[in-house]
Amino acid sequence: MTLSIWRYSHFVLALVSSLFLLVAAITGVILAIEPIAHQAKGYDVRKLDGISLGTTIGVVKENYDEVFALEVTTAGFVKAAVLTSEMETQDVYIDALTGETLAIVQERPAIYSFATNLHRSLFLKTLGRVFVGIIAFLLLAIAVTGFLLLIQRQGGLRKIFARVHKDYPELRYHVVLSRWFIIPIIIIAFTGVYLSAEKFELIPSPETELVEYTSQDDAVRYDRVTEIPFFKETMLSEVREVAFPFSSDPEEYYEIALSDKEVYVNQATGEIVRSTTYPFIEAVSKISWVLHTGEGTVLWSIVLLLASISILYFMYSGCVMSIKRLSKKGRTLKMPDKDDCEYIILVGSETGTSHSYARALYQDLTAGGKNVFMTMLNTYSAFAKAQHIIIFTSTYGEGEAPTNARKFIEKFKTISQPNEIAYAVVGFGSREYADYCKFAIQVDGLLQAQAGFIPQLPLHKIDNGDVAQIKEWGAQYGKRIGVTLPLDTKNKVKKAAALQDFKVLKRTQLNVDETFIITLQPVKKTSFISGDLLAIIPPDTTVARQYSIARVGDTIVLSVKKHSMGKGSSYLYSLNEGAIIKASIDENSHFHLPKKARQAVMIANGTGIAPFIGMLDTKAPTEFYVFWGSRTAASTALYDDYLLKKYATNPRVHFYKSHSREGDKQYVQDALRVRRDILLKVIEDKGVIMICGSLAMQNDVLDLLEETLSQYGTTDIASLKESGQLKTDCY
Ligand SMILES: Cc1cc2nc3c(=O)[nH]c(=O)nc-3n(C[C@H](O)[C@H](O)[C@H](O)COP(=O)(O)O)c2cc1C
Repeated sequence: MTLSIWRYSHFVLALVSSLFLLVAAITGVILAIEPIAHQAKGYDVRKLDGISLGTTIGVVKENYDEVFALEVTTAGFVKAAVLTSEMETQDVYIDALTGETLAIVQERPAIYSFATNLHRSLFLKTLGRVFVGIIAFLLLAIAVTGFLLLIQRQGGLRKIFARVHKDYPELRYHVVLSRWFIIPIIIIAFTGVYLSAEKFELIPSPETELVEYTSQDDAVRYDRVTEIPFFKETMLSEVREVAFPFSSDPEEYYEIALSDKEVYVNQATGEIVRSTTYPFIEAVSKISWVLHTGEGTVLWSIVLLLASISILYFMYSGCVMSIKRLSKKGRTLKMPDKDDCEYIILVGSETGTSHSYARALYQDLTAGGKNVFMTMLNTYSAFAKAQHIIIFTSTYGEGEAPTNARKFIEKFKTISQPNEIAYAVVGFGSREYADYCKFAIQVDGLLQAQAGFIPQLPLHKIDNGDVAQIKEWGAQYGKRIGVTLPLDTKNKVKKAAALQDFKVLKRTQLNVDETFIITLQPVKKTSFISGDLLAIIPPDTTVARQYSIARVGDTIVLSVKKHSMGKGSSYLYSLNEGAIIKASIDENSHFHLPKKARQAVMIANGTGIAPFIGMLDTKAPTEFYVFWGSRTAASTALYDDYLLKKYATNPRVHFYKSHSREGDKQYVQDALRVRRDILLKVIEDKGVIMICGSLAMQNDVLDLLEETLSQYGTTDIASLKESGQLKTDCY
């Protein structure tokens, strides 16, 4: 909430002030160049703290018939207003030690005068100055809110210079540049506000302190200014301006502006006759001026120049970011607060079927005027106003919960709802599995047994995402609550894949773990990729068994564990080279290696390595980190030709093997625990994490991932799943 307030303010402020800010930033860039170009002239030939005012006055008087004034500029140049031999008044830069003329002071280039006027007042005089003051204030507000957003994004003030998460370039460089220039921009804006306030006399200026001194009659009179102690002791570095006396009349004084005061000095005795100390506010004004203009300090001028350029970049990148954010907003659900909703939809989905129907339900209920909140089963909590809970969940593995629902049962037992709840559970599953909709059945049972939970409809099961079945439920439930629920989704109805012939090219013997590798080739040309499933119906059975495919060249490589009672594995093991079998390829797009992934962590145990054998066989420059757990070293020897030997010299493929029954007795999650840095790096670099193997292993790995992300990460499992950075295919 706080984050969105800051982001919203940052955006609105930037939008309102954008045009003026653009003018101020461009002119700021030009004006920042001026002190750099000026300093580059190099008339600061002497160190001013080693030359006395007396010396300079002496030499300049020797060189010119008449001198009216001296000025020590912020650039360290000494400027004199003199009368030349042609009786012309002229401003010249001089060598403070010799009085020699270094150059005639040129008129300020027109571009800088133009830029100054535009920068200060937009050529609108007082009104323009007011505008500019307001813009400076807005810039200050933008910079401060931006700073807060930066701290939030980087995870705290101390982590401001920590690694920036990879994102699209505009966002990434918005963050990178703001780390360097946010403070200079705050300084520019603050001093801009200050200078404007000062211009409009909004800053109280205290009276200056004037002290008059009476001169001593017996004071020593000197012939030469160089001999007068005051002039001998005052170094040029303390001097800002000197106005020379018009004549030798003792009533005519040197009027000298020093860094902290103004003094009138008797030209013959060196006595100070009058002194005016500047108030503190004067020093603040001076510092503000230097900080805002960079006058006299090349280094700061360069910082100001870069900061002004960065403001232009922030305006561009901020525009791109806002457009992206707004277009994304249109695509995502804008949900009310969970505690304001009467209807709660809880989802458990592995491959998105239940989720897409849940979204349709959300939209239908919302269109029917209900206040609805939708979340994952894992994020179950107490809902202040909830009266209806609808659960859409699939079943995975062997009758188990999908990843985003695996914590539900545990949480449900500890959380109580404030109101009585009317509930309905819809189970998504497949009759092909022995444990048809088992998880939904378990959830329904749990709710039934819970006091305060009243079933609104009995458990409804959906076989293979059947549209007619879900619509039927929609009609029944809609009737109960008086809302039409068409539950239309854009889900394509999956056609049952056609059976085709596959030839057995090779089948190995069983290894120590009773697993074998079988290589098949489609008889007719067919398209498939690693991660898809090969479905076979063993003789004398009606239910298909699916095996994860590794595509190696044009062949299908399956890694199978032979179960003594397993009809599918026994059938495959009975096949000899040359045999032809009927099977179909089921596309399993949720477990494909993303084409764009430049880094992938592949986590497997046992035969779960199968799809990865094929995914590694790519020409793409992906960096692979393969964590593979097996019981013993001997368990993996069977795969050496496909893995260790094949990629032995490939620097892109890194293997981390763990054995649970020998050596260190490590499980795959133990090996991952010590290489958490790899997980974090791959997530940060927008790579993918893929898990294939037993559900028990998957759960342990997800626990580790969750723990790792909560300690060091900037995201969570749900977001990784949503963005496709975490893919699981376990059984
Ligand atoms: C590896 C795997 C295991 C599955 N296990 C079961 C199961 O035990 N029981 C079941 O009814 N359905 C099982 N299914 C089928 C899914 O539950 C079904 O396809 C469901 O529509 C998926 O919904 P989702 O995309 O929302 O996760 C399994 C599917 C796969 C790919």
